[in-house]
Amino acid sequence: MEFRKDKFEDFYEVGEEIGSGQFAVVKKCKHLKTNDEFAAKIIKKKRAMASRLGVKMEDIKKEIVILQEMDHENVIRIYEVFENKTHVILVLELVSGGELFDFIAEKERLSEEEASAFVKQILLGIKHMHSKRIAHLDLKPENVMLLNKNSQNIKLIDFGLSRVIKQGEFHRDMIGTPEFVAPEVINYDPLSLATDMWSIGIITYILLSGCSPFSGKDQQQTYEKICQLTYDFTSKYFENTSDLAKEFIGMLLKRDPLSRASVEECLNHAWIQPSEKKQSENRRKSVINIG
Ligand SMILES: Nc1cc2c(nn1)-c1ccccc1CC2
Repeated sequence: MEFRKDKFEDFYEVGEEIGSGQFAVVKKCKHLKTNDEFAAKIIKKKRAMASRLGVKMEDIKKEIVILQEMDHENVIRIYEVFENKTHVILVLELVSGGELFDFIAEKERLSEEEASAFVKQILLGIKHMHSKRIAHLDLKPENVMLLNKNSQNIKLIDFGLSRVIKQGEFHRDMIGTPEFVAPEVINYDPLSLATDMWSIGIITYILLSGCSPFSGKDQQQTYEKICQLTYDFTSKYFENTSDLAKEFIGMLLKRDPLSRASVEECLNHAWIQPSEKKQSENRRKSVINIG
């Protein structure tokens, strides 16, 4: 796999920083010929084998191959890749609405309709990934970006930990962010597409309550809580939450990956699919607006 060796700045004007990862910084950039705007994810290459800084070329290539395989409106698009001595630069679709994480922080909590609409789009993006046997493995509100400030459209980003999970083959990897990892990650048990479904349960819990179900005073306590599955809906924030929403979360926060709901089962769940009543209500409203 070869990347463009031209100087990135000869083709793009680099703008403000809009995000960052562990060894990456993401900046707005503008294509000089077309004036189109993109996001440039600038990843530092690992210099020497022993170095702890930077990303191995094989891992950068894994993220690129996965991004190139994606073709869905809820998954960030990749356009081209530049490489120089020290960095690899991914030219990505620009999303400028900020992280879902910040959106929740500002709003404290979301209505069930808002939360359900976000979760549905995350499920559609994950359905596309899982249909290609790709697991994201680092799903968290920071990796869900809003297309723009006032839109509900979201895009999944950061496939640095994503893996192709071949049928019947399981991966064992200690990866992901403590608060969002499934029990199998902590116990070094096989990871699978179901590992993403656990994280969607965590994200849904946070969208509805602003609280993170298993976060502890330190990583050790968080891991203990995840493995003991000590979570509940007693927080005052769940007083008005529907049983349907709690049932949806409950079918994802299951220890056994095989008993967790699949992405299709989630998309067919009543909390995601508005009930016939609500749909006819929406149709009636839209008729009145036209009328
Ligand atoms: N680790 C990250 C972090 C980010 C992004 N990608 N990877 C990103 C991708 C496209 C548009 C905007 C961003 C900013 C955050």
